[in-house]
Amino acid sequence: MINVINLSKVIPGGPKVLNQISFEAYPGQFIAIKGASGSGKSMLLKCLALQEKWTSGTYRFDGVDVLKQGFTGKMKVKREIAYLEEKPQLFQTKTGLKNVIIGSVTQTPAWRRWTGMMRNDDYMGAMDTIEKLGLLDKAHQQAQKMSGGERQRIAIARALVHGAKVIAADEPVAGLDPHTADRVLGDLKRLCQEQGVIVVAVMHQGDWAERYADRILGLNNGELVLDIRGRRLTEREKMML
Ligand SMILES: Nc1ncnc2c1ncn2[C@@H]1O[C@H](COP(=O)(O)OP(=O)(O)OP(=O)(O)O)[C@@H](O)[C@H]1O
Repeated sequence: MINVINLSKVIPGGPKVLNQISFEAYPGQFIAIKGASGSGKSMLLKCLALQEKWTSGTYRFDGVDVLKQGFTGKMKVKREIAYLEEKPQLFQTKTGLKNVIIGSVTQTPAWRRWTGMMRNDDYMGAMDTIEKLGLLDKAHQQAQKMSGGERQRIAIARALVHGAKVIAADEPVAGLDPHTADRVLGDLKRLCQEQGVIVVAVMHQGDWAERYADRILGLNNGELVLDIRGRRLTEREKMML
């Protein structure tokens, strides 16, 4: 479970971009974050994934007081909360399988990234996850030859194989055609339902949030102004974002 209490973020020498944000998230929830450009959506995700420092607030993850942890404790949390960028950073010349096994910069020690060494159980675990995401035919294809949707799903597989319990995804379907976007969001939804993963995704465009999320958090000017569960946004609520 995630518990965010009074998260504020001030850019040093700059503006306050998040102001006293509080919410909790339970295993299996798919949470969408909506808000106008500049409202703080990406910053909120980065703070959740410890990619940005919190200025103030309390962050509990499975009962652990995250901000009070030392370097090793924070690295453990970083492995469990995977941050997915809009355009996932993959090793272009490596295959889907190698990308999944090697992991991302925050999830894997540097020597494993550079040597690309695989153990047999790494291989089996990675192939299982790749199969679950319907990507078996891409396992041996170089990342640079994959479509945007395939790259997103390889990044999701990579996060899961490295122990992610939370996926913080920044506009995971931006730039994808509707069919591919459905595939990516359908995969994320299934991970919530079947494996109890928490997904927190910025989904500003279109009605994706309403179709896939159990809950919509609305940001306006760095403040949490909406927390809607199990229904669509009203026209008035849409106007607030
Ligand atoms: N490093 C930084 N230095 C100064 N201001 C920043 C920095 N990072 C973010 N901001 C500001 O913080 C605010 C929130 O940025 P953020 O990227 O979270 O917005 P967003 O809601 O994700 O926007 P968009 O939908 O356009 O991606 C913006 O006003 C942005 O200019």
